[in-house]
Amino acid sequence: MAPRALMDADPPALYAARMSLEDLTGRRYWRMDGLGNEFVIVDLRGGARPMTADAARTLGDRSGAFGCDQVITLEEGRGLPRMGIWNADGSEAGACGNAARCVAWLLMEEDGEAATAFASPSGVLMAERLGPHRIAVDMGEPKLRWDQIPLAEAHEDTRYVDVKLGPIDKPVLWGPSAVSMGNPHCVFFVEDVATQRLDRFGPLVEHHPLFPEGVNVSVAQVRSRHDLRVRTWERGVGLTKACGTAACAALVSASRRRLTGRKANVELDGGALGIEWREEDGHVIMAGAVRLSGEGTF
Ligand SMILES: N[C@H](CCC[C@H](N)C(=O)O)C(=O)O
Repeated sequence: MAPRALMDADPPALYAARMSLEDLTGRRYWRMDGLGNEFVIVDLRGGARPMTADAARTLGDRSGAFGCDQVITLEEGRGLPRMGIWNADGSEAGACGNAARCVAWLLMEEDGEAATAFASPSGVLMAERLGPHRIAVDMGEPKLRWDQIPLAEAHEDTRYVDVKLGPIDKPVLWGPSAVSMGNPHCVFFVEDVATQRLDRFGPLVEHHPLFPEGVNVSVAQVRSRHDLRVRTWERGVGLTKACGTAACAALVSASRRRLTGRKANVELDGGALGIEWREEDGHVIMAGAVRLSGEGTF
């Protein structure tokens, strides 16, 4: 439809102007992962139509030609490149730690710099290169108030929120911590993550009424004051091999409960991240690997 005609069109025709997969023809993409958390990164810089939930769902579909945990878009922002985050179910997310490292790596590969900055739904992220495939990203400050996570009702102490799993009179898990890293997280502290049926209770908590925007659900095992083991059921995806913002949320939650210090190695199914909740500015710094497994043009 010619632009002029589009301008005169009524609203439905304007909606039709949004992204469809055909619009991706000729666009560059990269297949990357952060510790097995898999992404398709689509280059929409240079005047492409914005991504849509349908296009993201199709691209993310594991039965299709691509298949990934999140579709990540690289767009032109105001002065900085901008990263968009779409879960495999087509829902948009406010933060994605593993993908932030991958986007930072791509931008630094492009301009040959050892540091970069880019916009994301939760603000501007600064990143630096620690090695050929190792990146550190400043994920900003965690949000700790109940209305920032958000929770559906007031909780003065978000270190322990009112979620119980199992029989009413004998819950098996209860009182997770809640944190936002730009996306909502709840973290249950357990003796052994390997014995937890996260595949069973993850979706129950993800859609629990206490979390009006849904929530990413993690179990965390404190192995020492500077060593955590974390597994995550991701909102909009399900079990993933790694979740960067969950690693941040788990360290912040463990530190708030005095179970660890402010810096720890966080081991996920797909590998380990170094997480520090910096004393001087309250920012969370996440360091870890990135991997490029393919690239091409749609
Ligand atoms: N599923 C998350 C987004 C991706 C987070 C994860 N892949 C990461 O590395 O932080 C959400 O809906 O908030």
